[in-house]
Amino acid sequence: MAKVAFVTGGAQGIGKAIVQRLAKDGFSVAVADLNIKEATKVADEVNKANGEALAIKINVADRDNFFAAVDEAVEKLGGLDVLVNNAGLGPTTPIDTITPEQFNKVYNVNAAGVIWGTQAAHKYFKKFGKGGKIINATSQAGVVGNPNLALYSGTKFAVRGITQVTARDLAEEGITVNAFAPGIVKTPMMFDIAHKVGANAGKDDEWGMAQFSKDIALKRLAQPEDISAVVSFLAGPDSNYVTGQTLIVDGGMQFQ
Ligand SMILES: NC(=O)C1=CN([C@@H]2O[C@H](COP(=O)(O)OP(=O)(O)OC[C@H]3O[C@@H](n4cnc5c(N)ncnc54)[C@H](O)[C@@H]3O)[C@@H](O)[C@H]2O)C=CC1
Ligand SMILES: CC(=O)C(C)=O
Repeated sequence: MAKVAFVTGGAQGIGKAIVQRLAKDGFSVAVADLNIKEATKVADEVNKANGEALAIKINVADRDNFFAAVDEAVEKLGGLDVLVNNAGLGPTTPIDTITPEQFNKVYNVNAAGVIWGTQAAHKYFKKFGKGGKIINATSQAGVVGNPNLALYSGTKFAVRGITQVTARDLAEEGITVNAFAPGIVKTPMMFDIAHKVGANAGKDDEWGMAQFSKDIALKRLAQPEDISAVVSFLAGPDSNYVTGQTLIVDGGMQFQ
């Protein structure tokens, strides 16, 4: 029986690469995303390549919906072994522009969503009694505060704290909790940030991407597949004794 992974934000970017890599690793994968149309395309590609994937619509900020989505995955894929809390929002928010609505929206997705996913997965890890793995998306921006990203960086620092605490809370049940912290990865989220950096200078997105890389002192940019290789390690048997850790996956960060 194949192991089952539940990946949020699996419809594009890093999440899509994680789905494809875990399917290649032999997992049956739930491709959970707000964007069910694109999630279905990703799942169809996996199934056409003789893998097993199921697209599930989810809003990770909605606790009840998260539990229902995991219930559906367990029922249709036959279990749960790995949860990847990858979904996230990455708005550019100069400090004086942040509104209460924006604060609530970003924290409810990026931070609360990790808590709801952990609870929903723990329900089944407890029931099946085989342990489990929880893998959370933090960021280089959750290790170093990046310019104009107060909301986003705050949530990603929070994800690292949630990772460390839940790793302690769940260790005795054989559940590991770790985080991956990418640097700059060329995805729609990052292009949105780069676009704003470029537009502010009257330049294009590629210029904005290069400038943002300089602004946060990263030497190289990564592709989504570079990140999914790290998630594959964290989801696999070789990382059973790794927990509470943040694996930084960047292009050579220089800590200020
Ligand atoms: N792209 C980058 O350079 C970096 C990304 N990250 C993190 O990696 C993760 C993935 O990032 P990207 O692939 O770049 O993002 P992306 O914006 O390209 O894709 C995010 C996916 O999550 C989904 N999503 C958004 N809100 C959702 C919600 N409430 N419920 C369910 N699905 C939702 C979107 O529909 C989309 O498919 C995020 O947590 C991000 O913070 C961390 C460091 C760098
Ligand atoms: C958007 C993001 O995660 C960075 C590295 O700033």
